[in-house]
Amino acid sequence: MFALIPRSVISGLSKSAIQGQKGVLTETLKVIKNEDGSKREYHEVCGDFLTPSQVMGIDHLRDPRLNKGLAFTLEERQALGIHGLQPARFKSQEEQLELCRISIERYQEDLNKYLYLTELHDRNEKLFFRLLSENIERLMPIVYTPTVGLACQKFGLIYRRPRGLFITINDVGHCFDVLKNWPEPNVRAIVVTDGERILGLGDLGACGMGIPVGKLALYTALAGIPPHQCLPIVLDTGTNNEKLLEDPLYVGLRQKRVTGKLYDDFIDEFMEGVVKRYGQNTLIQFEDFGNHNAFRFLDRYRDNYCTFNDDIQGTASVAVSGLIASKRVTGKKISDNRFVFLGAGEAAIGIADLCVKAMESEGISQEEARSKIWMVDIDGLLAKDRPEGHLEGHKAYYAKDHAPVKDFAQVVNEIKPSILIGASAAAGAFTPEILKAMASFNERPIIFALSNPTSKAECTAEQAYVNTEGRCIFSSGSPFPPVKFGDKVFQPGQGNNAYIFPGVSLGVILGGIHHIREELFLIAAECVANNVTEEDLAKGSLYPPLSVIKECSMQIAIKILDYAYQERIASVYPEPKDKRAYIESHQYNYNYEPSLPITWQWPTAKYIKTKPLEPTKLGHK
Ligand SMILES: NC(=O)C1=CN([C@@H]2O[C@H](COP(=O)(O)OP(=O)(O)OC[C@H]3O[C@@H](n4cnc5c(N)ncnc54)[C@H](OP(=O)(O)O)[C@@H]3O)[C@@H](O)[C@H]2O)C=CC1
Ligand SMILES: CC(=O)C(=O)O
Ligand SMILES: [Mg+2]
Repeated sequence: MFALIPRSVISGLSKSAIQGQKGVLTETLKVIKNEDGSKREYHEVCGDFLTPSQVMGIDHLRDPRLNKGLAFTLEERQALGIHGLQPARFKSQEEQLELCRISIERYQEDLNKYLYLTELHDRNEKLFFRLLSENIERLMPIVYTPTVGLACQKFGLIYRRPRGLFITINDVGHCFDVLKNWPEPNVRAIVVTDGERILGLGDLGACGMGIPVGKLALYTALAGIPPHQCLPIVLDTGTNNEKLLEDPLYVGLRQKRVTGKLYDDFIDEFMEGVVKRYGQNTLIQFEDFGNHNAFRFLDRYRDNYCTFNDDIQGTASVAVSGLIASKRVTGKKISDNRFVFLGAGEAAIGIADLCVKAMESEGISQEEARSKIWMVDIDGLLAKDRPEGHLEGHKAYYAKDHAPVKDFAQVVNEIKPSILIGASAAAGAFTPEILKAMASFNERPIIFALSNPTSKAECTAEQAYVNTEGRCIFSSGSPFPPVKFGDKVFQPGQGNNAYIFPGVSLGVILGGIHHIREELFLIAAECVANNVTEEDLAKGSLYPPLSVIKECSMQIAIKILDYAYQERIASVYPEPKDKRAYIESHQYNYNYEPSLPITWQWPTAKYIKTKPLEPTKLGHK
């Protein structure tokens, strides 16, 4: 048997860690060149030896990818040199999961539950992902919105161990070098933020790292994308948050945000660096950038990179999915509705644009579709002649020939919409009066309070049901508990892009799709809507329960692959015959597997217990 072991692995091992192996390490270093010009060094090994990925001794326990806690068998403990480093007890993964559940429940505060899960993630990756994946309804609100928002706000306080890559504006000219420091060679997906608009909490600078980390945890838990293929990144260009700049616990660059050409060149350099390091098919998800940058970068990069903006496109998809499902309750087509939006930013404009596409597919013109959508931003109704000046970009599409109106309630009362959508982070803006007005215009008003986290929602689920006599169809960005109204218990759905981005990314990665077309988000919306049962609708939800979100991701990925091969935008050939099986074969397995190398000769029990292990002839120090 002959193998190459990366030098980085060998140099981390002590002699005692490799004792007992029959293999011989030679001093010979083989140098292999990567595509990007960097080099990898390998030790040549001959004889029966551990596979290259094996790490021995205490390092095996300390590596979260390899650690199985007390699930290592006696043979594994012996062979890996960890015998005696743990108590005698053996515990299956199931028993460990039970302990995790008990441990989490002992914490009263959600932030402490978040910290427990972070520590588990750092300690035992498979256990973390199995726990999260099998308890998604219970744990998604902890690793994701709303608790992740609090974790970002307290980031400086709770920061313990590094996760993800921080590239700062001081690294201009060296983005690629910083990317090279990331230890994983096979990254397929990056979630990147510059921290300027973290949920509805505003500019949190480098503390925004919690968001890429949380989103990528869902890549694995909800779509099975292997964790080593996922890379969370913060581009730290400063912060304009005065409180953070003065906070001694702040861990980012202590300076105002860089803007203009320097900032743009930095983002360009980052994008180029990613392609140079990981290839042109690396998916780059933009997350929680400020509004003024989000649209620009989407337009600039969408045809040149494999990229999408989750806040614009993912959110649009989940909202349209809810509207597709709502047809089964109201009996109306999407184009039969009149919309009022509170907010005209990334989420709201994204939703409006995709609604227009959906209405066009129902047979009306783009102009007519846009005429049905009324939007309100911080200055009031998007009206052509409002005193604040000419409306630009996508806002202009929805500007109406109408006198300026500042008051949101006045807009609602005049337009009498059937659908009210909030994506403004203006907490409580859907007042009881506005909700009552919605109930007076419509038998079944649709009310989406999409702002995150919970503290920023335009109204609570309870307020929505109480003020519409239980007739509204409600969804929110962050979860609300069930609401009892009269003799009915409502379980509102969560209109959150988490239904969309894991599945879209799975399909894009496995199809080798170069550019992410808008159609993919309509496909995803339909997939999610198709999973809504009559029972879900009867409970008041336009979304399938979170417990089926993994199946939604799978179906989205399959449909995206179907589309990609049909449209010839896939680059992975041959086309898989059985797409589900193809996807499954690439998904992460969070169950423990045997930790011994295939070539390992199982010693007899007697040998393990009595015979001391012979030192191996090692050719390195
Ligand atoms: N449920 C989900 O999946 C998602 C939810 N969101 C949530 O949506 C919210 C907005 O995000 P995003 O669109 O990216 O942010 P943006 O900053 O891009 O947009 C916010 C919009 O709200 C407007 N606005 C702010 N305050 C008010 C107010 N008091 N009255 C009227 N309009 C107001 C802003 O006006 P102006 O344009 O004049 O500044 C802007 O148009 C956040 O809370 C975010 O967490 C976002 C993505 C996904
Ligand atoms: C969910 C999400 O992406 C946001 O609130 O920004
Ligand atoms: Mg976001």
